[in-house]
Amino acid sequence: MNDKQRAILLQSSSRFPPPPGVKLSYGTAGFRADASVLQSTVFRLGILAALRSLKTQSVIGLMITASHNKISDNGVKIADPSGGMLSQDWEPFADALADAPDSQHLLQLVDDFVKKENIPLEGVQSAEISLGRDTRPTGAVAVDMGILTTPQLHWMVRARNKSMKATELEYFEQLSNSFRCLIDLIPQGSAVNKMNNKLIVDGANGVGGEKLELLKKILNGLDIEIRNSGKQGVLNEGVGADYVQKEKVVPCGFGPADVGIRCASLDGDADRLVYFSVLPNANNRIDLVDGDKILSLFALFIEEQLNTLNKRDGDTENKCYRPTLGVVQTAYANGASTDYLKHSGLEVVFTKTGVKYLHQKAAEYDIGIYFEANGHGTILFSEGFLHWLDGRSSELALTSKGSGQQKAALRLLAVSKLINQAVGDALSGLLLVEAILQHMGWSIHRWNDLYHDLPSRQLKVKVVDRTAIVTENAETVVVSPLGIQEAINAETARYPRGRCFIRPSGTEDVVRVYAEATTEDAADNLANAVAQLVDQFLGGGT
Ligand SMILES: CC(=O)N[C@H]1[C@@H](OP(=O)(O)O)O[C@H](CO)[C@@H](O)[C@@H]1O
Ligand SMILES: [Mg+2]
Repeated sequence: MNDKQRAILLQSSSRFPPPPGVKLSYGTAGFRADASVLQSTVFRLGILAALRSLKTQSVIGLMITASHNKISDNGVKIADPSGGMLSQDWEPFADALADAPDSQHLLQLVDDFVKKENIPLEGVQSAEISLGRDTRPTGAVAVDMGILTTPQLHWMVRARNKSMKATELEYFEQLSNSFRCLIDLIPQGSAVNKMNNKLIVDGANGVGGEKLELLKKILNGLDIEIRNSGKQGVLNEGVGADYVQKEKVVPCGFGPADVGIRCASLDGDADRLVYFSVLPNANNRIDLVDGDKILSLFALFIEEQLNTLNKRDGDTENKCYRPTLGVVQTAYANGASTDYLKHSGLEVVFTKTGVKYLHQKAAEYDIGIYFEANGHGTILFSEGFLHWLDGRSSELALTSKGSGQQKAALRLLAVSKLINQAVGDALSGLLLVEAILQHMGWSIHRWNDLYHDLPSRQLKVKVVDRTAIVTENAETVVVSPLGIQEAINAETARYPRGRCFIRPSGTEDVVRVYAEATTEDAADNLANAVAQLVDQFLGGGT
């Protein structure tokens, strides 16, 4: 850095001193905390985004959101040139930046890092950052890309770095065109019964409902009613995908009149999606169709298209390309979903919680499908496979236009355009679910019957220091503190099909307990017993 750059950095950073005693970390999905303590963190992440842009000579995204957290929280995360999450090897620098006690330390850190990474500060190319925010009142900034869903920003960053147009209109057009393409390819006679055609969407009083209203205007063939679109009601309060998935009750604005209708719920920044249907006479209880089931539906459809595409029909060997297909889950995936996927012959792998881990793993396959149970996920297609598929599809258009094989190729290409390749996206995921249900001629109930979830319970336990818990094996085994895993095992063994694990949350100051068993009572009892163990071993916090 030259003297002028140093002076600017010192002067500007002194305007945003870090609040004393607050230690933040990049966590599962960026920095998150009460909005009142985040000023210096957001300022400093701006520096990181600029350095990352200079280093990669690409556009970098900065998203201001705290996702499903309560309205008084906010957060900041970075989208890399690929549109994916910030490369994990820069996270330690992000942590160090956020925690630097004063401007001098900050300057030193930046200076050292610029040297270590060889970042060209004097280059011809200046840094370019695309900035997005959700609808939180603390998210306002002067110059930005406007109000966006998190996945829209990731999509735009990816598109920009591929030299494509990257406005919101292009995003909407790509989604609606590929959706239309899938609908036009539906085999005759499988259209969903008109009665079931209506979809009601809970927009979490956030940005997703607003954007879905816009998207709806250019979509034909979908009867969508949007509720909780933010005109009244508070963001994520009694609404949204996180609430619906964790509480398993109807969100505000839904009730007995909606019994049996297909419903979906987005989270506050629209990167999560779950479906549900309201149960009759059940005290607001719902049938939840979670991320695991969305994953299963996608996997089933993709497999079906690959099988059709690879039907031999006298083709020579080299026309049949078997892409590698992998499904990625976390320990929070319902055990019944994993059994179902494995029985369907799919390769299922597990990673730690957090989309950055799932995404990275899914990218190792030609087609990688990942979902967290909470509804965050997408399908990734490798460049190599898409290139082959493009060629194969053109060839089939000449040799066997209108054949099942050609249609399967076109469907896969449409899926690769509809589904957000940068990050999980509730809007694009919703359109893919709708297209597949219409293709199969399935109601939400038929879909939900793919398998039956094992009853599960999640609890949060407040402890003095959650970082005292160290886990291994995709977070299913605790290696520290000693003895607690043995105690959890002993408790779990008391329940048929019992499964239980604990891990420190990366987004909240709690330890999470997850338990699964054959009945709700058993899952509840197991979770409660293990929560007590956590309390015994780690001491209750205040
Ligand atoms: C059990 C659970 O739902 N955990 C969520 C939550 O992470 P925690 O590290 O568990 O707090 O927020 C993450 C970011 O949104 C999401 O990726 C993850 O799945
Ligand atoms: Mg979110």
